[in-house]
Amino acid sequence: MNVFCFGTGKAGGNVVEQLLRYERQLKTDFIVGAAACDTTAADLDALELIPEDARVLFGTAETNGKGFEGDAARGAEAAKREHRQLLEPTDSAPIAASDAFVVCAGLGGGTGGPTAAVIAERLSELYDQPVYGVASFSTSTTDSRCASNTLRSLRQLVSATDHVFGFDTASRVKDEDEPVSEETYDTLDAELARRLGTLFAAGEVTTADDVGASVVDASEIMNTLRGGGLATLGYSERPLPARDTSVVGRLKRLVGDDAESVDQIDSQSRITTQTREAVRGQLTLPCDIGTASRGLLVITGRPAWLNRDAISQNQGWLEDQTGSLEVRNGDDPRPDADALSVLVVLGGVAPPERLTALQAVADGDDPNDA
Ligand SMILES: Nc1nc2c(ncn2[C@@H]2O[C@H](COP(=O)(O)OP(=O)(O)OP(=O)(O)O)[C@@H](O)[C@H]2O)c(=O)[nH]1
Repeated sequence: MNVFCFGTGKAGGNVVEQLLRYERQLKTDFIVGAAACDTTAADLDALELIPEDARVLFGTAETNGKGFEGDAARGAEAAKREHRQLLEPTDSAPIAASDAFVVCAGLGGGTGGPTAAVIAERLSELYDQPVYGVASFSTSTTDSRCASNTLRSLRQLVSATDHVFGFDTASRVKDEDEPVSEETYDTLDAELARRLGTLFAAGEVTTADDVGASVVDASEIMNTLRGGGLATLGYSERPLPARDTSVVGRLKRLVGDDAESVDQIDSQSRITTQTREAVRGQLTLPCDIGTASRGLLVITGRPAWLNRDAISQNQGWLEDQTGSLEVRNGDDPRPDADALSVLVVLGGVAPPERLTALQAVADGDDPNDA
């Protein structure tokens, strides 16, 4: 699925940078364009991969390029007032080649959340492609302004988009009240980018040999995300046995005999183990998966390991776990892959406990009272 990405605020810009990094690492091409919009000049300057002419500094009259420091009401005003400027990076971009827009933001601050909602609204008015949000919740769970910014921005983003991928960063840091280092943010954002990138890269078939028995295409992803709401992503990646590097093995590949012989029981059990690991391990948004209205299972790896029977069986298992009969599946064959990965997308999940807890903090309750 080809996407045009916006990153708003510092966190949003960082997520888009990590997505671009993942795209490079995978040697694939699913990002048709990337832009960043921020009110803090230094955060835009720190970006490395988003092109300079696609970085928009706005709100300068109020902030002098220093950001809104958590004041989301002023951030929203500036984004609404300067909405034309925010969309300028799309002017010269090949928007027709994009299947969807992706707008990424961290929600606790004054710029990212409100700006993402304004951009998403404008994109929906102007274009037919779906608009997906990526919402990274604040790592702080005790600051009431952060909590109310997160809740308000999330509500706005859900109503302005076709679906929002939630990322509960606080569930991944040891101490939610300790300041988070840039290194930790990079690790968290790279983890999110790997999951989103696996989803978007699926179906971006590059050679005829890559065509799987059931490749995931953009419409499968769109159908899974149809209806709006909040989505969570589960993921498991494990190395595959190395390919035959003997002279005979390499010779065979040189003459086009690329078939890898794989033990079917091994491939089956890997897919089953990793699907359970993806769902039972850390979801980007820990939640009750029984509330999901739709799901998608994507298996990526060398073609010989993509066992169709195992993929169908695990699709059935996911249907049982979610109670949804709308679980799709597909594979993404990558002849050079050295790992097998399983991505699970669960869409339309009920608001997770984290949001209830943030509501209590926003309302002024002491989270330690319970
Ligand atoms: N995932 C991620 N989260 C971040 C990062 N930096 C900050 N955050 C979190 O995201 C929330 C928003 O912070 P920023 O993105 O810096 O804020 P902003 O949207 O630029 O808004 P202002 O600085 O208030 O103008 C904060 O509550 C932090 O917890 C980052 O690099 N990655």
